[in-house]
Amino acid sequence: MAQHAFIVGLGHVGLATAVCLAELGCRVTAHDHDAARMDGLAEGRLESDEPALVAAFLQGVAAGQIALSRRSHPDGPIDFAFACVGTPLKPDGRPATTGLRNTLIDLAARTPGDFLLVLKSVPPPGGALSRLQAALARLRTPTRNLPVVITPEFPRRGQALRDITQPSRIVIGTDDGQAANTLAKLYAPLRSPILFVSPASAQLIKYASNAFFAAKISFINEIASLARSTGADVRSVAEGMALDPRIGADFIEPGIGYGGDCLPREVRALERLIPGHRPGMLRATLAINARQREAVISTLNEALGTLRGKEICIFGLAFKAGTGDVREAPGLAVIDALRRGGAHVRAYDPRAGAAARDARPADERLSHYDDAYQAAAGADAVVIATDWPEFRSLDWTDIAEHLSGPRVVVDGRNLLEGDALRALGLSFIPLAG
Ligand SMILES: NC(=O)C1=CN([C@@H]2O[C@H](COP(=O)(O)OP(=O)(O)OC[C@H]3O[C@@H](n4cnc5c(N)ncnc54)[C@H](O)[C@@H]3O)[C@@H](O)[C@H]2O)C=CC1
Ligand SMILES: O=C(O)[C@H]1O[C@H](OP(=O)(O)OP(=O)(O)OC[C@H]2O[C@@H](n3ccc(=O)[nH]c3=O)[C@H](O)[C@@H]2O)[C@H](O)[C@@H](O)[C@@H]1O
Repeated sequence: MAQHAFIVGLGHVGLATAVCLAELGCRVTAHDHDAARMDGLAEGRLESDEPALVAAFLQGVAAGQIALSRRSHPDGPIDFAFACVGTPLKPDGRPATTGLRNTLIDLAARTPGDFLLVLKSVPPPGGALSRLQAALARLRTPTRNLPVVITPEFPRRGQALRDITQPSRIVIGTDDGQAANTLAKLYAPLRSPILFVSPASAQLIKYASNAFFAAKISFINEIASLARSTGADVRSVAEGMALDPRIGADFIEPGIGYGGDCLPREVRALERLIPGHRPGMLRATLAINARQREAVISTLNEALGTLRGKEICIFGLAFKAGTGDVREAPGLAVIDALRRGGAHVRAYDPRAGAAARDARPADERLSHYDDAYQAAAGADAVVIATDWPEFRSLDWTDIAEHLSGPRVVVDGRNLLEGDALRALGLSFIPLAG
């Protein structure tokens, strides 16, 4: 008989986990506490950055492999409970894990029999896992072990389906050998390398991987400022470095710095992990990332003489191309700094406009636009803050004609052809050029 998996939390990770488990032959029951999200899934009309992921999930529902549950716990015994709920940041910058713990305790209390608790939501290394284990201890009996396994995932936003169904590695973090073997057997058909580690190591693998990506980006941004001072072209430098397979071409694209829900929060979570510890590398990573945003502001200040009273157009509010997600997006940080400096901002993004309007509502210092040309018309400067390829194919002749003053373009993403823009009379400044 098929094994039964219950999934809590149907964001990108939960949806992709459901599809993956269905492909592995499990009977899946999936729950999210957001009623609107459940309605969207039930009616087959959930908006997402990754339509193929939603389509694959709905196909699983149609095929009877995935069932939606409005209840936060299964009706009967299960083999696995997968926790894929969010762990949003608290005001102190640490991920909140109380919701995750309460959800799992409630589920374990209401579900009969023994089953494996699999954590895709990875609490930061430290006390959170011990608190969960202590709470679970009260529900354990000689016949009810309730083992906990941490299996971090490494999907990129917009590519969760591929990254979860064809993972680069499967990390199984538990001290319970039997639980580890059960999960390894479940995942074996994926044919990915499986690593058996302690729970603490599994947690640190997740946080350290993201921190490493962030450090790589800050490193190339540091090199970009050296390149500027020495007359080198950082893009050529990055290309020359990337050809060494030990360095590789990923995460060495210089620019305005990293954003998103994951890299910033996980660097910060590690930086604050051990009181009294001085994590120099992580602090430098954070400082350089903040400096990249500041560089946009100082570049504009220098080019325009002042920000006060200037009209600045921001192209790009998503934290990266291909998503409508504006969490920790560089464009929003630039908007905040420009408004503090007395400028008026005209913001445009091909997909993240609605999320940006929620995150930064329009006021006397900020206007949102649904059209790139309207956003740019009359502005003193344009800033490219997201690497949307469509910014390249805009009619820059038209934009140049409608800009005013010194007609500055600051390219925070190395996206545009500098020579072509200069030929249009624009003052083109690549942030990392
Ligand atoms: N987005 C990514 O690429 C990755 C995320 N993760 C981790 O996996 C977890 C989930 O990530 P995403 O899917 O991106 O998050 P998300 O924020 O997109 O989705 C989380 C979902 O869980 C639901 N939820 C929250 N609390 C719940 C509860 N108590 N009961 C039922 N549903 C609940 C929310 O309504 C939401 O739909 C997070 O802890 C995240 O840090 C790990 C690796 C990659
Ligand atoms: O933990 C997570 O949720 C995920 O976080 C990141 O995925 P994601 O947040 O989707 O974004 P990335 O593609 O890693 O990009 C992060 C940021 O770095 C920026 N970036 C990326 C690469 C680069 O060379 N330069 C650069 O500035 C991007 O524009 C973006 O703002 C990791 O890449 C995933 O492996 C991980 O699972």
